[in-house]
Amino acid sequence: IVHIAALNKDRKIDDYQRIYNKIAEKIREEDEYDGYIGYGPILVRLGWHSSGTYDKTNNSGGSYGGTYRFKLESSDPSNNGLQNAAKFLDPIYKEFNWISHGDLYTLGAVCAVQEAQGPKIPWRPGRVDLPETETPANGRLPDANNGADYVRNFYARLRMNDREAVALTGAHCLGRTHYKNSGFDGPWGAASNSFTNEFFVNLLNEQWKLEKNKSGNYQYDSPKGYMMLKTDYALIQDPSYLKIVKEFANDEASFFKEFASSFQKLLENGIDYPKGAPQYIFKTLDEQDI
Ligand code: HEM
Ligand SMILES: CCN(CC)c1nc(N)c2ccccc2n1
Repeated sequence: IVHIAALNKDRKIDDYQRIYNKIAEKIREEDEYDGYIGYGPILVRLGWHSSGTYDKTNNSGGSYGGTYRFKLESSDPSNNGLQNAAKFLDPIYKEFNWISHGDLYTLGAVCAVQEAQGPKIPWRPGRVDLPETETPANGRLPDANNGADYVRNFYARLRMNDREAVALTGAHCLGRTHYKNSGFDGPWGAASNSFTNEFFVNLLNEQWKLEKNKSGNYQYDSPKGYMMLKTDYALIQDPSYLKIVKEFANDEASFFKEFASSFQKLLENGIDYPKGAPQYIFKTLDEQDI
């Protein structure tokens, strides 16, 4: 399968910056969502899940076709709760319906990371909506009840190495788990909507206790009310992952640098960009004094 980015001569950076600003202003405005966490984290998750169906063995899935918009994919149990992110983006798609769904979902995730004070994520337009027949089957997204070998194997399908895998998991600095969505719960107390390296600091500094929660899922809980999935905790059980966790816990800039390149790679997996395809780095609202 080959997906070539469509170059649209009529659209320039300010067209996309306008959409970025619309999303960013809506995140700022609707701040009460999910106990005042806001829509940032779930927009990041939508961009990640619409990209995480990619399979390098046949270059299928991924963000290009915007197939999350079809029932088969949006009703994947792994996507429970993401309807809220899709509903958030609906009015923006109606106003700017020249953009493809794949570009919108990934632009929303880039906007959410940057507006949470995270690193700048370079972004390239050109994804093209594919028909419903191209929707990948359920089951391509990861299952949290697993250890390091599973995590390494899963990320290999997305062409990600250990460093990229650890960096990407650092996005769990944002938001929380929701029992009704995934059968996991927490962290409790101050859930975060700022993009930092605290996920790695917590992994190393908290006391973790493996607990079976009421749904029969296992998760690691800490006395301070933090939690880790088994796939999170795997990052300190495996010696290669642990080394990288320590680097990112001690050097936030290094985490930011790796996250930016890994997240762009994740959002662009499966797409061939022609020579001269434009790449944009959007300004945050703060940088525009908005
Ligand atoms: C082995 C890989 C991964 C597993 C098993 C996993 C699993 C999960 C689970 C179970 C939740 C809770 C969903 C809910 O209950 O609402 C979650 C939330 C989240 N995930 Fe992951 N995840 C993985 C990788 C990633 C990656 C690569 C990113 C982004 C780069 C990411 C970003 C997020 C965000 C931002 C949330 C919070 C969403 C919210 O607050 O609504 N995750 N993840
Ligand atoms: C770093 C602690 N937090 C956010 C305050 C956290 N920790 C997690 N382990 C986590 C796992 C999946 C989704 C969100 C998550 N958030």
